[in-house]
Amino acid sequence: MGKILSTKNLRLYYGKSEALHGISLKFLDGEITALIGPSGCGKSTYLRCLNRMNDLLDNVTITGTIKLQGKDIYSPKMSKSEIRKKIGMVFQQPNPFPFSIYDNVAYGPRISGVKDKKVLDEIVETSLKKAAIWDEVKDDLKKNAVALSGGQQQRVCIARTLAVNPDVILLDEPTSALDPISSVKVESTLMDIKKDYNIILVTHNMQQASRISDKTAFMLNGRLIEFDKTEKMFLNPENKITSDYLNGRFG
Ligand SMILES: Nc1ncnc2c1ncn2[C@@H]1O[C@H](COP(=O)(O)OP(=O)(O)OP(=O)(O)O)[C@@H](O)[C@H]1O
Repeated sequence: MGKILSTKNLRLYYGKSEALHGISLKFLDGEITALIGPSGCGKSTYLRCLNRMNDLLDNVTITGTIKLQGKDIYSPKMSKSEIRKKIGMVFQQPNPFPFSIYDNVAYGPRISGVKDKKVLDEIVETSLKKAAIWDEVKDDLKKNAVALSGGQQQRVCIARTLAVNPDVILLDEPTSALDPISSVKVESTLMDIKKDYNIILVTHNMQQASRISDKTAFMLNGRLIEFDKTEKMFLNPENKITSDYLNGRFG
């Protein structure tokens, strides 16, 4: 079975205020799904439910189900560390740890108990290669990751995520803090790796969604308005609200 992630009737409340009004979606292995919609529609809130990041906040209530390969990720049987390993996350601001490139990428595997230097070397190299940053850093793996450019930092963060061999990668506006050339590199990295992962990407950049995603989900005011193949959605959306949004008529 593929690494399918799905939500069913997912509702989220901040205190008494309902921010997500029952979202059902299915994300498939080998695909990039873009989440789009105007500011405040709930994209980040929804994304953060998918690896239980919202658990860190007080006063949040979640109902409905989220399943990874048929298993409820909110079940007490699932440990949070297991979920974070299987469902990795990359943020808007590149957030490498303030230590070497090597140690950034080796961080997750070390925490999971990998000690053998050869094995770690191999994981670091493979992950940096997959993230399309190896050639730029291979001669200087001891360099502090925070000294890299923003685009390089973001690809190191992607490598750090890949190093623990996740099933799903969540990305919250991963290129919005980057210059256009770095953004293109991150986009092509995502397209290169997508066959092996289930990738879910929040983006404000419509060109980016249409360039790299297979499916697109359009959200508005905490609701899912439309979900379809990206090409269909951009060329011929079912819903007039989707078409208005994609044509810049609001938001
Ligand atoms: N920690 C929080 N506590 C209370 N309300 C919150 C919290 N985080 C988000 N919200 C509210 O939930 C709604 C959805 O916000 P969210 O950040 O998920 O939207 P978004 O679509 O990701 O927006 P943006 O594109 O601007 O990042 C907004 O009304 C926001 O004010």
